[in-house]
Parts: sequence; C-alpha cells; structure tokens
Amino acid sequence: MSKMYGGGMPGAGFGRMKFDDGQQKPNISKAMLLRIFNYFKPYWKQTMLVLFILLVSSLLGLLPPILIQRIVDHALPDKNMKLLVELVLISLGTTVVAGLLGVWQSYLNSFISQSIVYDMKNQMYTHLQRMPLQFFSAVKQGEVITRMTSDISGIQGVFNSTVINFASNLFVLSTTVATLVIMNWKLAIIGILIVPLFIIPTRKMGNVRWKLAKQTQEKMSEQNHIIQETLSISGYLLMKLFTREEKEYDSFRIINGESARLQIRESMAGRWFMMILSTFTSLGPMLIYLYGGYLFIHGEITVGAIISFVALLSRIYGPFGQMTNLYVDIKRSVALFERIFDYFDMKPGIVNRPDAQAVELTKQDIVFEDVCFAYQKDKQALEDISFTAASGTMTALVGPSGAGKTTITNLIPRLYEIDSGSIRIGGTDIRDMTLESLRSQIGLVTQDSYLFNGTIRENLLYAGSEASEEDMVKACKAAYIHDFIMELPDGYDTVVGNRGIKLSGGEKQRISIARVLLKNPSVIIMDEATSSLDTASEYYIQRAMHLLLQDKTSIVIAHRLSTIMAADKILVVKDGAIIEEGNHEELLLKNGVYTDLHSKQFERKAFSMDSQSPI
Ligand SMILES: Nc1ncnc2c1ncn2[C@@H]1O[C@H](COP(=O)(O)OP(=O)(O)OP(=O)(O)O)[C@@H](O)[C@H]1O
Repeated sequence: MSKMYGGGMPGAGFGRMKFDDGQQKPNISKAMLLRIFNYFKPYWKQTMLVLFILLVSSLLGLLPPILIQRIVDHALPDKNMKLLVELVLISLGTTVVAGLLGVWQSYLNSFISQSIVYDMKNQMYTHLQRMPLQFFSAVKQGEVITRMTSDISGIQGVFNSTVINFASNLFVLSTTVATLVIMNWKLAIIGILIVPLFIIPTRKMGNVRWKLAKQTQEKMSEQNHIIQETLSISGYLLMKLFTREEKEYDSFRIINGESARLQIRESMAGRWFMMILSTFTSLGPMLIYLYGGYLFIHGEITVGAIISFVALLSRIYGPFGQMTNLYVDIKRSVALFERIFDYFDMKPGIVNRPDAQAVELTKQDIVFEDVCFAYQKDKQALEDISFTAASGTMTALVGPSGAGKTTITNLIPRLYEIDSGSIRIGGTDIRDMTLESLRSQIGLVTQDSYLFNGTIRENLLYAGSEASEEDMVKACKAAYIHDFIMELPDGYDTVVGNRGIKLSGGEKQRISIARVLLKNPSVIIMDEATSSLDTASEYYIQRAMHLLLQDKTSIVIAHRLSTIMAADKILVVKDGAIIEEGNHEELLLKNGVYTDLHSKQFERKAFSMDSQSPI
C-alpha cells in the first residue's frame, strides 16, 4: 500500500509526501527513538513508578527459589516445622505482594499507553484537518482510517509489550544472573552458556516475521480499500450500475485469501520459532542436573542449591526468550511509529502566515490579478487570470467542462494556494487574512451539496450552532425548503442518510442554500446544479438563489440562462484563461466563444425555460 502522492505541487512542499515502498526494515535511528521517547516524556513520573515496581517485583521473584533452598537444605533435614511454616509463609507473602504490585503496574501501563494514544490521535486529527485538499484526493480511502485507528491504537501495544517487557526482562535477567553467579559461578556459566543458541534463530526469525507482517498489513489495507470503495454509497452505486459485483467480489476474495494465508504463515513462523527456543530452554536444566549432580557427589553443593538453581534458571530463559522476541516487537513498533510519523511529516497544506490578521471585510470586491495555478507541475490549470467582481454584484463564470471554473472559485477561500499573482477581497490579499476570518466570510454552495448523515437540523446548524430555531426556519423559508421539510415525517429531525442520499439533488441544494443563509456571509460562491431539475425545483432554487445573492458579492458558476442574464458580469473561461468578459448583450455582440456557447448550450434550454419556467 502507501503508494501515494508521486507528483508534487510547486512550492507547497509535497515532495516529502511519499512512502518508501522499497524499504523493508524500519530505520531504528537515534533520532527516531528520540522522537518516540518524546511521546513518553509527559508521563515520565508514571513511567519511573512502573520501572520501580518492576525492579521490586523482580527482586521479590528471587525469593521463592532461594527459600526453596532453605527448605530443602535446612527445614526438611532438621525436621524443623516452625522454620518450614515460616519459609512457606514468607514465600506465599512475596507472591501475594508481587501480585498486588502487578495489578498496580497494569493500571499504570494502561494509563500511560492510553494517554499516549489519546495524545497521538488528537495530534493526528488536527494534523489531518490541516492537510490540503489534494491529500484527500490522492490518498486511498481506507488509509486515513487505518492510520487513525489501527496504527495509532497499535501504539498502546508498543508500550505494554515492548517497553514494559524490555524493562521487566532486563531487571529479572540482571538480578537473577547476579544471584546465580553469587550462588555458584561454575553452574552459572553452564546455565548461561546456552544463551547464544537463542540469538541465531531469533535474528533470522525476526526478519522473516517482519517481512510477513509488512505484507499482511499491505493486504489488510488493500482489503479495507476495496470495502471502502465498493461499500460506500457512491461506490456501491457505481458497482451496481456497472454490474461489477462479481469482479469486485473476486478481487476482494483474492486479497482476503492472500491476507489469511500470510497471517497463517506469520503465526506459524512464530510457532516454529517458539518450538526451537523451548528445545534450547530445556537443555539448560538438564545440564545443571548433570554438572550440579557431579558437584553434589563431590560434596561441593547441596541438593537445595541444585533445585534452587534450576528454579532460578527458568527465570532467565523465559526473559531471554522474550528479549529475543522483543527484537521483532521493537522492529514492529518502530515500523508502526514510522507509519504514523510519515503522516506527521507531511507538510500541512495551507496555513496562516505568521503576520496574518483577522480582517472584518467592509467592502467585498474580489480582485484576481495575474493568478496562475497548477494542480500538477507541468499542467497549468489557470493562467494569468485577472478580473474584478465588484462589491454587491453577481459575476457569472461560464465555459466548457474542465475549463477551470471550479478551480477559480476554490482559490477564493484558499482551498488551494495560488502559484503566482494575487487575490484580494476588499483590498486585502487573502493570504494576509487568517484562514478563519477569510472562510467565515465566504459561503460556498457546491453542486454536489455535501450533507452528512445526521438530521436536517444538524446539517443546517453546522455553520453556527448558536442560531435560534426561528433563524433556522426563516432561512429555510427563504430557501424554499421549509414546506418540504415540514412534510417529512420527522420534520427538521429527519435523518438525511449518507451524503444526504434520501433527498433529491434540488432539495439538497436548497438545504445547503439555507445553511449558507444561516451563516450569512458577505461573499457567496455558488456552483449551480447542472443536473436537470424539474421545473418546480428549478423555480424554487432560482428564487432561493435570488434571496441568497441579494446585496452580496457573488461568483456563480452558471449553467442556466436565467442566472447568466441576471449576472452583472460574465466571464467566459476556456482552457484555464478568461477569454471574454462583459454582460450578456455585450458578449452576444462580440460574436465570439460566448455566442457560440450560448447557441449550443442555452438556446434549447432557453426555449424550454420560456415555455415552462414560471420565472
Ligand atoms: N484535484 C485536482 N487535481 C488535479 N487536476 C484537477 C483537479 N481538479 C480539477 N483538475 C483539472 O483542472 C482542470 C480544471 O478543472 P475544473 O474543475 O476547474 O473545471 P470546470 O470548468 O469547473 O469544469 P466543470 O464545468 O466540468 O465542473 C481540469 O483539466 C481538471 O481535470
């Protein structure tokens, strides 16, 4: 997966927005570890406490094996019942205390890991909010969700399985090895000699598991992508209409099968590994019995010492096994962080300039001056666009499909950043205004009015939840949608479905007009619906538009002759340039592109409108 964003936008720093597909292993560098460490920093007190508990627990864990030696060598041969009971009780006591410490430590573990996940999710969410539009059109659908949910949530496992395991094993190992050496250094050497046998298979295994894990993740992500693409409203419709069900099912089934096979391989790789490790683990005690027995026969050590030694030995093999597994875990964890950091490293698209001001516009004339813009490096979308949309007037953009009309309108609220030239509103360069102040004064009604899956009321109040019921009804009446809403079974509380699927295009657009009316911005940008609306719907939209645009500076991508005729100025856009400018009559007189467009596009409509439209 992760093959994203090859091309870059000039000057916007998109060059870094890529993942290195060839990279098989994570890069465990000092800088990377430091960066990870920074996330733990706010919780250093809790982390220190956890480490302290782990140290105490590892020391407590030494007691039972040592006590066994005392039981076997003293309490039993001396038939000392009192000593026996004492030793057993102490042993029991240490186990209980260690258990209680374990509970406390679990709580702290959860607290620390969940806090880190909380911080990261918040950071990621706000970071993604600041990503440019291009990012969302380039990134695969499921990917953002995967990063936000499974990748970041995986971080909590990192703390529990990697950090805690590492510290705990380190403490257990060092205290146990020290005790073994103090008890009998010869036996200790034999017990420890076996350790290198773990290292070789572990290193090999680490690489195999890493590769499998990465492949599995890629397959999972592809699977998510198919689900997102085909089981979302628009994807579902596309699939049905083009009868692609079987083909989509086939690709899903194949990827699903591959990921299942990979996961089986991954878990089996782990199993074989564990089997080899456990064989080596059982070798240790055997050697101790053999050599320890020899030392006992020669009177060098006691039986209790041998039993205690074997018990202690199990404390080093377990942690050693885990420590070697830890290598795999660390690699996985770092890879997880790497995937997340890849996202964090992407430059946010459009941000406030350091000296940006919150500007309250008093005049709203919009001036484009020699504006150039490209989505991709070598393909200019707009070239030297210059025009003025006078305050309080309506400017219509007309032109063939793909001419650049939407692009022009998207530049005004800075959804994209221009490459050269300037755009000023009321004399202020839009880049000198804070994004919030700029966008709060602009209302955008798009063709495909986006409604989220909530009630009509929630959708309407999205712009400003402080609007009163009265304001809302007033706006809906002005948008000619109130009566329709009141006829719905739940009125304003009717749920609109995903992307407003339960409403017609005209209804959605009227709701979005009402939404903008409620926001009451001084600049309005509107993309008229192209879809053929029935006469009544069109009539209401025209009326609603009329009210919406009254006394406002508006730029309308016009598809209807009535709108064009009402416009104070018409800009004819073709191939990313403005080629004609004037009002309807002036342009017709020019006998140029507009006349041509008009005769092809509008004459038939004009005929149908004259005969049917109530306007
Ligand atoms: N996100 C994008 N990334 C890359 N290219 C884009 C993007 N959006 C639009 N374009 C390209 O920019 C050019 C202008 O597109 P734009 O959407 O502005 O045209 P339009 O005049 O609004 O067309 P229509 O009337 O069909 O909506 C087209 O060639 C289009 O393919």
